[in-house]
Amino acid sequence: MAPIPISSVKVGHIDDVQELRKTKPTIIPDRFVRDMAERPTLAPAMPCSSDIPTINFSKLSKGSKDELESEISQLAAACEHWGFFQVINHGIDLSLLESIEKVAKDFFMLPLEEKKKYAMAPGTVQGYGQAFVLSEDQKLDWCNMFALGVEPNFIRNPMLWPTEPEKFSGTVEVYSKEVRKLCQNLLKYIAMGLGLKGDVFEKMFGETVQAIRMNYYPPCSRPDLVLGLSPHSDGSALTVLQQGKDTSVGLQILKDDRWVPVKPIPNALIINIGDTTEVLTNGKYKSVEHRAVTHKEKDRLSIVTFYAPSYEIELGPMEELVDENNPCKYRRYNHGEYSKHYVTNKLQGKKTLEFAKI
Ligand SMILES: COC(=O)C(/C=C/C1=C(C)CCCC1(C)C)=C/O[C@H]1C=C(C)C(=O)O1
Ligand SMILES: O=C(O)CCC(=O)C(=O)O
Ligand SMILES: [Fe+2]
Repeated sequence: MAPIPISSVKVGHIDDVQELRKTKPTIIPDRFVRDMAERPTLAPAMPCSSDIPTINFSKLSKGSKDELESEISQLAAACEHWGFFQVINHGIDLSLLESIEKVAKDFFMLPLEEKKKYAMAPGTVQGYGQAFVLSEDQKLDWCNMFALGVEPNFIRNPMLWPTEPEKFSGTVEVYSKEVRKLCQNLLKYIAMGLGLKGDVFEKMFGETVQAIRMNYYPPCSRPDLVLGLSPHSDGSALTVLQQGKDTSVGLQILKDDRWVPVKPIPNALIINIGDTTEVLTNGKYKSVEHRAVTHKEKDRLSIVTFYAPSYEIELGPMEELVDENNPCKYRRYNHGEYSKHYVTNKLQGKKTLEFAKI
């Protein structure tokens, strides 16, 4: 997927938020201050009541027949009513979750000059910086990102894989393989929950695309004025999100027109349905808008994997999910075209998905 020409993207000066934070500004630069309507409602101090569903992966992978059936229906309900769920007992070594968190944190703590060696070029989404900034007047997120294309090999830019921290690249490789297996398995159970053959997505997706993005949100003296990450839905089929162990609550999802904070479960992984699954299921499973907010004193780290079909495939709603009561809501398109459309537009709720709507 060719990036859009760098010369045509004028993004203006983008402050690095970690460097900004070092100066402890009492006045937040205007480019980070959101318009009134966009300003966040911050997570209440008390735990929230409406938590997203929890799926016990071990009941899917090694449960009895009854456990498997019951967990598949819970998974189906989570996909249909929430689009977000937390997976416990996912089978990925906790030491690997710790290692990826450590290398990610160590990377963000490197001096700016070192991180700039891997700078994200304007109009592209890989490397260190702020993605999805496409104009000089666009508001900025209170976040530093580091993103890498992982699979297939041709989406990789080897120049962007850091040599420091020493274990960074090796850990990303091992972690990505494990997360990939989890995505493949979850898609199998999602297919079964839809009454389809378990291998339907695997067969359809071809050479799948996988990318990793690390988001670091430093504390912000005015969390009421800024957003850590703009509201968006993910373009992927599935997204896997790991939150740093001791990091503050920050992820919010839009549920029934209200922003609901996601309370992390230690060692769980958060999964969300992406735009691609919304299209394939003809809207039965929707990609849900989400955003990140910041905290006055605490920083936050998230490690996000996007798992998607090959750029080569053409997709649209699966025929089993279209009938006279559920007329076809999306057109057929090439997934590479959608990826290009996704990464060349700013994050703006579910606007990107209009590309596919009939
Ligand atoms: C919020 O979403 C993203 O940052 C994102 C970016 C993904 C990518 C990279 C970081 C590197 C190269 C490829 C890719 C575009 C996957 C979301 O990815 C979604 C969007 C589409 C479309 C998709 O396939 O994954
Ligand atoms: O940091 C978070 O919790 C949200 C990250 C996210 O939504 C993304 O990277 O797409
Ligand atoms: Fe996201």
